[in-house]
Amino acid sequence: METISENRCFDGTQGVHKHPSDACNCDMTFGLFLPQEAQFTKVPLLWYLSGLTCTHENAMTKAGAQVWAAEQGIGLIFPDTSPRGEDVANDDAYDLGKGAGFYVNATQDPWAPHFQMYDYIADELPALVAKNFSIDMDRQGITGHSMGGHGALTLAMTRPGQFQSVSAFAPICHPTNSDWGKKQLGAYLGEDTSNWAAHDSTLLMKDRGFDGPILIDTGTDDQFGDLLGTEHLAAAIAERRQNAQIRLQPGYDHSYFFVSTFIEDHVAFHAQALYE
Ligand SMILES: N[C@@H](CCC(=O)N[C@@H](CS)C(=O)NCC(=O)O)C(=O)O
Repeated sequence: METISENRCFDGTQGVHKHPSDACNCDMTFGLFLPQEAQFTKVPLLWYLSGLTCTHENAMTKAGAQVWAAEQGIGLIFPDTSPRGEDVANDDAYDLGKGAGFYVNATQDPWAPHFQMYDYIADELPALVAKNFSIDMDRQGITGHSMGGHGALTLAMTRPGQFQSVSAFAPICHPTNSDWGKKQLGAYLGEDTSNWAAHDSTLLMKDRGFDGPILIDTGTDDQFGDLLGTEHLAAAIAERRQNAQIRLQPGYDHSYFFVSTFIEDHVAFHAQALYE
């Protein structure tokens, strides 16, 4: 692992690190914020999975999460959203290929050799972080934005016990029923839709739910609102009687102005679960 940069930030450290990834078969870059408490004890960790077109950098520089993580004494990790590099397959569209890994393990060509983002986030990066940093891996929460909200919810439900809490900003909630989903799951996983269900939080909610609290914020003026399918996940949550809050925030859109407005609530929500 190579440290690209370290900057002092709210008495902690915002780092950017690069490492060769076995899962993605390329170098991967991630941001890691460690509060000052990490100098003398292991701290809980909140994962932030980003949305379409993002690298590790967007949320790290635009969400404004570090001030609240410092206040709560928790670490923040900002992974990339796809494999990177010259020999990694791509598509001209912004919503497929680089910057659009959808947090799945691709089985189809040309994606399968590198697009193994589920394994990367669920297994490889946690092991790397546990080995190299002062993190308490028994206390992890996960959040994300849009495609990253989809990633956070699906990882939380398919990895019971790994995350104590899950939240999301404007998550893609029902990708098997949306143009933000059908195209990508078809390309990465193939046309057999039975392989898609493990990557759809509405279907996972109906099937198994999450053993912990859920917080979701979505703006009423989200320009991608029809693609998100919030109403499908809300119905599945109500049907299951899942411990969850879905807040429709009046006037907010899909941007980082929306994310940065509610990030304090999300960090506090996870901190409460992680310090229980
Ligand atoms: N068509 C838009 C969609 C991409 C988009 O809105 N991405 C969101 C996540 S779904 C994002 O976080 N963009 C990066 C940013 O705002 O910094 C574009 O290409 O800009």
